[in-house]
Amino acid sequence: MVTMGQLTATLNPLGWTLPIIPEMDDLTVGGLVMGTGVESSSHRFGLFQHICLELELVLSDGSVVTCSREENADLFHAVFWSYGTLGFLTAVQVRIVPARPYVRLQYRPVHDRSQLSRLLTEVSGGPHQFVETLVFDRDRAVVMTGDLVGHAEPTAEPHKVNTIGLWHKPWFFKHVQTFLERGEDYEYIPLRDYYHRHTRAIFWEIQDIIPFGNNPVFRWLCGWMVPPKVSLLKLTQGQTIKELYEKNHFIQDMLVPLDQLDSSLDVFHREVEIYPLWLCPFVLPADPGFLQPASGKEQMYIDIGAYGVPRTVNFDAVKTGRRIEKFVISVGGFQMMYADSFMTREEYRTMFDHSLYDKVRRRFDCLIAFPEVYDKVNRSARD
Ligand SMILES: NC(=O)C1=CN([C@@H]2O[C@H](COP(=O)(O)OP(=O)(O)OC[C@H]3O[C@@H](n4cnc5c(N)ncnc54)[C@H](OP(=O)(O)O)[C@@H]3O)[C@@H](O)[C@H]2O)C=CC1
Ligand SMILES: CC(C)=CCC[C@@H](C)[C@H]1CC[C@H]2C3=C(CC[C@]12C)[C@@]1(C)CC[C@H](O)C[C@@H]1CC3
Repeated sequence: MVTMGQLTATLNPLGWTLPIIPEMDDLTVGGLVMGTGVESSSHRFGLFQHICLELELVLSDGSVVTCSREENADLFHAVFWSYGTLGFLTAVQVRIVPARPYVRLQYRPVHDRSQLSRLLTEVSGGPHQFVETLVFDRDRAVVMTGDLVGHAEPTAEPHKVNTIGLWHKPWFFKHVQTFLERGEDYEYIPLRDYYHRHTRAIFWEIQDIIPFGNNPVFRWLCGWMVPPKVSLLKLTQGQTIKELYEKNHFIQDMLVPLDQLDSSLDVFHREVEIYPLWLCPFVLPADPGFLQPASGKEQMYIDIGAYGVPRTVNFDAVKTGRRIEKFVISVGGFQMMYADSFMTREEYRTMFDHSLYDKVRRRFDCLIAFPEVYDKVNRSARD
């Protein structure tokens, strides 16, 4: 399947792009349809599923079907988050929108929590094309808003152009952190560099893999060799590293209603105290399927991504994970399923609305052909 890196490399020079480009080069269209994808334009366009127009699948009996909002609509809506348990995805028709060569990215440091939720709520409903926040500790964060621009502005202010994707540039999250001290400012970033800004540092996971990787000498001499491919890291980690990561590392994305941001940040701070945190608002329409907005109608949500080593002394992967999952269910939120999930089947069914999924599985003879999604994604089932 096609990757995000291939899509931006092909489409952007032609003046086109996808409305949502999940940021790591190697993410595939298939994985993002069957799982989910969220990015800094999601406050306007929703999740990756919301930019899909038509899907082609091979079903359990070998037949090939296409589905969309108009044709086989039940199947179309049930496919997202189904992780390949309804059929094999063979083609996707996805929306494209005009691109421009640069993003004007505004960095706005905030130094207190209430200011953070106020500003994020304001910009999530505002006119900017991109919205993303990195939280650096309990109270300090940098809210970023971006807009597509042509060549004129960067040409007029060449000192404001920052090609952040070059091998010798500082890791993006480290660069963002400097604005806490420097104060509010803006830069022009080439579009592809912006889209894939978290690739080189795998968000900030690279600092646990190559702790000296942001040293300027290392970057200039060896920066072109990193990052290692996530798929390679996954494939080559031995049992010991795997267990170390399982016990001492936390990788989760929780999607909660935006009005629950403050309480959610408190929970993450109390339970894992991992920083930076990734905050990415997205609009969730009330479409049929697994994800039903807590309010029953279109609602603004936010993805809270925590990747790293917990600093809390009583961290216990399973117990802590379960407490956070329960909190997320209690506020009408969702957990992304690429990471470990410890929910019981009942909790999983409370978090995700299975009514359409169950109906479609019966209709298309999936019960014997494919596992149920819980049995594929839950931690106890994976072991
Ligand atoms: N910004 C974001 O939103 C980010 C999202 N992610 C997550 O990472 C995952 C995407 O990673 P990626 O490596 O591309 O995907 P994966 O290969 O991890 O696939 C994810 C799931 O989709 C299934 N799948 C993939 N392609 C097909 C297909 N053609 N037909 C049927 N099922 C398919 C896989 O099934 P099987 O297990 O059988 O192979 C698997 O269950 C997503 O789940 C996403 O949520 C990760 C980073 C960033
Ligand atoms: C932005 C969203 C929604 C998600 C980003 C998630 C990523 C940060 C993780 C997805 C898979 C993770 C893996 C690792 C780091 C964090 C992710 C890229 C490892 C590379 C960490 C080191 C281990 O040895 C292998 C891991 C594979 C998966």
